[in-house]
Order: sequence, then C-alpha cells, then structure tokens
Amino acid sequence: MDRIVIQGGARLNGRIAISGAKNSALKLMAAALLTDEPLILTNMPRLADSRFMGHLLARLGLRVEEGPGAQMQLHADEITDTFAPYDLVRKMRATFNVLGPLVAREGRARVSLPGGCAIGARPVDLHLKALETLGAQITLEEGYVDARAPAGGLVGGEVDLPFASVGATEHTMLAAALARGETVIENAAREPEIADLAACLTAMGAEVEGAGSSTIRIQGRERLKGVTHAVVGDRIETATYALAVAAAGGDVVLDGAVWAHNKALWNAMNEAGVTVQPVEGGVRVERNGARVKGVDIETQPYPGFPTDAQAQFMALMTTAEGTSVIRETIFENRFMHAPELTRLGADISVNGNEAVVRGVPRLKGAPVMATDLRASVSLVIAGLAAEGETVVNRVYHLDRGFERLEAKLSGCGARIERQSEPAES
Ligand SMILES: CC(=O)N[C@H]1[C@@H](OP(=O)(O)OP(=O)(O)OC[C@H]2O[C@@H](n3ccc(=O)[nH]c3=O)[C@H](O)[C@@H]2O)O[C@H](CO)[C@@H](O)[C@@H]1O
Ligand SMILES: C=C(OP(=O)(O)O)C(=O)O
Repeated sequence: MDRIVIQGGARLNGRIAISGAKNSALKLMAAALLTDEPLILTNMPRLADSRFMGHLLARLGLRVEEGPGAQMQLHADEITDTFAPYDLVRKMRATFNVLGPLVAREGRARVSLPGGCAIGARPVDLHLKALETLGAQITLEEGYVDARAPAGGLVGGEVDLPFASVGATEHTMLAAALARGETVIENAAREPEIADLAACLTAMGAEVEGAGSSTIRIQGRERLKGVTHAVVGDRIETATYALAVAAAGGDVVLDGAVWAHNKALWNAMNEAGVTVQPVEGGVRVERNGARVKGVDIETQPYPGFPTDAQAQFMALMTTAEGTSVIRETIFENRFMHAPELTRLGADISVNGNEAVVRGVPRLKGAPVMATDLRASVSLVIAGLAAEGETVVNRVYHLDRGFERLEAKLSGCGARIERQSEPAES
C-alpha cells in the first residue's frame, strides 16, 4: 500500500491545473446508460473512482474507452445486464446512480446498496422515494434494491425532497430524462454539478429547466442522443489547493478554477487574511507573511460552505491566530481527521457536530492515517505547513478523488513524494 511522504515548510509558488469534477464526472458517466449513441466526456478527471465507475458500466454492457487527453467515450448501444453487484457498488456512492437510468431504459434493475466515504449513515431513502414517484416498484432484499418500471415505462411526477440531497436530485434527473411527461423536483440541490448534469441531459435531448435553483423541471424523452460534453471544473479540488497555498504560504494561480463556484470559501479565506481573487481562466491565491486568523464556519448545502472542504479548512485553522469553531451539518461523522491532525500538534476538541480549533504557532510532522477522501487531503495540507516529515498512510482514499496530487503540488515547490510501503515481515 502506498504512502505519501512530505517534508513540510516549503512555500507553494506557480500554477496548478484544476481537473474536471469527480462528483460531476461520475453522474455524467451514468447518463451514458440513457442513450444507444456514444457519449463523449471531455475534461474527465483520471481517478480511481472514474475507473471504478467505468468497470461497473462495462459490466452492464457499455463500451468504455479512455481517449487522448482527458477524454472518455461511453457507448451503451446495448445494455446486456441490469444487475450491479455489491463488489462493484460498495466502494463509492455514485455507482448507485445507475439504478434510475437502468430502470428508465430497460424497465428493471437490481443494484446493491452503495458504499462511499464512511462519513455518516448515508441512507438512500430519498433516491428510492423519488423513483417510486416516477412509478417504479421497489423492493429491498439482501442488500439489493430491486426496481421495476410499470408497463409503458416510468412516468414523470412531482418529487418533493425533504432535504436537498445532491445524489437524490441527480438520480431523479437521470431517471426523469427518459420518463414520459414532466417531472418537477422541489427543494432540489443547487450544486454546480447539478447544473452540469442538466446541461448534458439537455444537450442529449431532454428539456431541463431550473438547475441551480430549488425547482427543477424535466421533460422526459422517449429517446436521447449521444453528445460531447465537457465536465465542469472541480470546485473541491480548487478549494483544496487554495487551502494548501493558504496553509503553506506562497502565490499560486489555479487554472480552470471557477470563481463563482466557491464564494462561501473565498469569503472565509478573506476573513482569515488570505488574498484570493479571480484572474483570467482561474483563481489566484496568495499568503505571504502573517499568520491567518481563526474564522468560524458551518457546512451547508450549496451555495453554503461545502462539507467536502471542511477537513481542509480545519487543517488551515490549526495554525491560525485565535480560535475557530467548525460546525458540520451535512454528515454526522465527518471529523475523523481531527484526531489525526492532533498528532501533528493541533489543538482540536470535538463535541458532537462542532469542533473547536485553537490555533497553534506551528505544527510538527508525524505519521498519520488517512480515513476518508477529504480527511486524507487535509493531512497533506497540514503536512505541507508542518515542520519536518509527515507520512500519510492508506492513501488509496486520496486516489479516489485527486488526480496527480503529488505532481501538482511538487510542480509548485512542495517536497512531497509517493512511496510504496515495505511489505510487512
Ligand atoms: C459522489 C458525490 O457526489 N458525493 C457528494 C454528494 O454525496 P451524496 O449525494 O451522498 O450527498 P447528499 O446530499 O445526498 O447527502 C446529504 C445528507 O442527506 C442524507 N441523505 C441523502 C440521501 C438520502 O436518500 N437520504 C438521506 O438521509 C445523507 O445521509 C446526508 O446526511 O454530496 C455530498 C454533499 O455535498 C458530498 O459531500 C459528496 O462528496
Ligand atoms: C464524500 C465524497 O465522496 P462519496 O460521496 O463518493 O463518498 C467526496 O467526494 O468527498
């Protein structure tokens, strides 16, 4: 198993190219199930998660080919299987989103309940209720969801989400694109990834209105067509590198970052004393000199502060002047990085969904364990800011969602490398 070794203390200077968003790319890949024509995705991030989603789709009969550059072609001219087994679904959340498209196109599917980062209970009740509203008959058995469409296929309906779930909104959109008539989603999630999926489905022939607002209307079509679609830039990767520069100090332009997608983060970083500004084609982040100041944040659905950047923000706050209160409201178990940050000398106390971070003048490198995707990268950020050597173990979590992390950071002067762990004797 690989590990990441960081010699902390180097400032970051230069440019980092932001990849396509993992959390958009995976749902766009699921959209390929909706058409018998090829779907070509450009600006695709090359990640363990996208490869894994590719394996699942190949198992269902799709031809999945990685093209030159950041391109991927997915072709579902025929769906040969509607069964998504546990082994291909358990590792990540987005695989579950094949259920709706399969039922919409093939009339039935059997899909394992999903996995994903262990940051909370993460039920799928809202996904299932939405599919039932579109007419699917659902049974749960032995860890699998069995779904069947009525004769004549799924029919549009009114889906009122009690919580603005990202996954349930996307899942409903995917199924509704091939359902008869109109589907209206109330209290829809408003994340940029939703707008990205809406743009792709619209290009494929469905009519999707209101993505980015709380009410989304989808006119389904009997048939959708293949298109070429560019995946939106990754706002969480953007947030991560912005916070890495803030923690380590330096001056970096994040090429391909979308300023408008991270407003809540920019406000918090400004308040902490970091200079962030939009520049042509990206975002520039600078911190030279003074320590950052402690800032309170609370995670919220978009456009609020993203839960996927909470761990990275906490890493920055560990060396702030003053105290920062960090409240996590989306997932009930998303502070697993706190005890690991403490190994580096951070002063953090967690009480329920609140973490109080009392800034210390400096961190000192230590061996730490990655527990989930964003927690892992928060340890990398802390390691970059710390004195001495930090070793981040169990980095397979990182590889799920960060493309060429060491190369991107070392290109800006970080002393970071990947090592293969010696086999245990
Ligand atoms: C692959 C992907 O895109 N993952 C992202 C997606 O996850 P995901 O789509 O799982 O997140 P949701 O917005 O659905 O979940 C938010 C909250 O709603 C709860 N819930 C959700 C669905 C449901 O049927 N029932 C239910 O109770 C969840 O347990 C959680 O507490 O959005 C999250 C919130 O921005 C991000 O942290 C994840 O990185
Ligand atoms: C939690 C994440 O992913 P998943 O939903 O696949 O667990 C994430 O991207 O931070």
